[in-house]
Amino acid sequence: MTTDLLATSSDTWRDRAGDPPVVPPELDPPGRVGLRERNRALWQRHDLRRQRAEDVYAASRNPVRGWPVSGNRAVLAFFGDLVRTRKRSFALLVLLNALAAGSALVIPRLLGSLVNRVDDAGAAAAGLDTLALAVVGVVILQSIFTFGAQWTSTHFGQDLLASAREHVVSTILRLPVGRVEGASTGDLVTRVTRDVGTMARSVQWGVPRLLISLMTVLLSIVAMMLNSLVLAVPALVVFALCTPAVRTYLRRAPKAYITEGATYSRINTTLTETVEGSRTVEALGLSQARVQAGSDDIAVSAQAERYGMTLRNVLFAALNGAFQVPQVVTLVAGAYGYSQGWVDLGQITAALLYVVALAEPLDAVIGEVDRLQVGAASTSRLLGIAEVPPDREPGDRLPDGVELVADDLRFSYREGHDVLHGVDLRLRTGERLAVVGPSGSGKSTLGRLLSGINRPRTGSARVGGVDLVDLPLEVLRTEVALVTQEHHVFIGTVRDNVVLAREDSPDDAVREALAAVGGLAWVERLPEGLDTMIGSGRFFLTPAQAQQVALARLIIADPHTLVLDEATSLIDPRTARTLEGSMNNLLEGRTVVAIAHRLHTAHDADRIAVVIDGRIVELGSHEELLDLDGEYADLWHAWTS
Ligand SMILES: Nc1ncnc2c1ncn2[C@@H]1O[C@H](COP(=O)(O)OP(=O)(O)OP(=O)(O)O)[C@@H](O)[C@H]1O
Repeated sequence: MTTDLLATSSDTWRDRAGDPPVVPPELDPPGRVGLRERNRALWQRHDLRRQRAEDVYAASRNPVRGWPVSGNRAVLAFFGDLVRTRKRSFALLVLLNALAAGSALVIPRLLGSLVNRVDDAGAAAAGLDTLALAVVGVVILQSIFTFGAQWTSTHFGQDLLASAREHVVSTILRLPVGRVEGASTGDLVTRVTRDVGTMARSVQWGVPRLLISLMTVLLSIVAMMLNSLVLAVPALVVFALCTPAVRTYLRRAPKAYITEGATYSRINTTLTETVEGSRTVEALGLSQARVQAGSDDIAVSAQAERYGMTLRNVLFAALNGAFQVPQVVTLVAGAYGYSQGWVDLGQITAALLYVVALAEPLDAVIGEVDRLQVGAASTSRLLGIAEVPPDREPGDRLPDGVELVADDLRFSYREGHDVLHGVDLRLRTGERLAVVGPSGSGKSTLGRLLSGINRPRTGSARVGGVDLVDLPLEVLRTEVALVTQEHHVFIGTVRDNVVLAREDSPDDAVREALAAVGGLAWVERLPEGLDTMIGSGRFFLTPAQAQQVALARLIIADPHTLVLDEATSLIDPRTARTLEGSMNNLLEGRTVVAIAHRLHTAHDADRIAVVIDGRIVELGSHEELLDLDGEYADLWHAWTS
């Protein structure tokens, strides 16, 4: 039997998809031909969606195309660790649940004795009161234990959940920037939103409820056997007959739920792309195509969900039967056993009550196992993030000096396609170096390598003799920092946004940094000055203001080397010149690499590196390069003419 994603347990989906429904000729009047064609088209579409769901699953398991998904072992080890570190509360949880379940199981036995007393006409009146009182007493005890068990379970679940969330956040924060940028945004967003939520629900509710239900089932079985082995066997045999259905479900469910998660990632990726590229979509009239792409993703996702639902339905149908049959079997076995004198009426009553009472926890076990399967699939996707290989292993060595030296840098975004071809560069401490060159020549890539964002394929970029990518991130950022055209404003006050790298900075330092980039005047005009809330949905900053906040943030971070990747491009030329002018004072004493389109930046720089096709072809001052009459001179004449 295949475990094909969209085949049901009997493979009917695949068969049906391959062979459109056959209508016998005598029932096929001319009017039905259209219907048959429509059915055929429907099955073909279904087949296509099934194939695409398979592709989504395959892509989600391919570490080159998608982010990793952990295996079952990693998920079990993760939950095992969470539980192991909470041994005491886990033990209390088990004890209270055992007491609650155990006391519940005494009740059928007491009721059985009550029936025997009533049956035994002579002694009827004598023991009835005591037995009835005992039942009431046990019910009260059971309520107390149940309350305690629920309370402990909730706290245990919440504690587990908090740790799980912390784990996810810290894992994501340690991801290399290069890897995050290379990932599909939709996938990452889906993992940290939907998957965290699903994992959270299964950890908080699924784990404790499964424990409670499992314990109740196990103790019920023990109680049934203690009550009467003869009456317990038929029910146990029926339950045992259900194991193939459960095993089939358990074998197939992980794939189904991982595929569901991957299809949600697809939906989010398409949606994010559409929103991020909305201008292009509008300009090229792509709305209809984007809507269609979204609909296709949803159709594939619905197909994956249908498969999961079919698995659940088949399982629940099998188990529902299994819950009803034991009651009849126990009654028949009881009647026969009673006629043979093997069991008394009390035992039959107790056995029937146990079987009836067993249905609920068994149902809960199956329900929670399903919930945990969904949670486990989400957890494997979340733990998969931790399997993203780090692009650096920080060492212990700290830089001895501030000189930045690049040696034979080669780098490729795609294997076999280098965009830098052996760049050598020795920065002079405190100099302003402008990097110029045609679009796509590799200027930004060089900037990323010089600021330690990416690891070169070969060669090295070292500061004070230590490879940038061998430095811990917090050390790296105080050595060299990259400021790009993207300036994210985080939700928070202006102050919060400026002091990100050094949270204990005093307000005077914040104002000084803002003043240095020409941003203090508008900040002071804000309703609450430094305390004004900015960021998504709050006070709106113009791109130029956002850029000033970002630059002020860098001044507070205080690295000795700055790589400015067209940092002033979003500001109009006059403001840009002002900003650069005010920055000049502050940048004094720092080494600055300015990657620029506008050649006036180059004109002001101490040296200029001209990058063409991933190589530095000219390096020198403005005057030297003009005298050279090469690439730079051409660019300069074109710019000034
Ligand atoms: N994330 C990426 N994935 C794949 N290729 C990339 C990526 N970023 C840049 N490239 C390619 O690498 C080459 C160098 O790009 P880079 O951005 O470094 O050039 P640039 O000189 O800064 O260009 P521009 O001035 O237009 O920003 C280009 O061919 C570009 O298409």
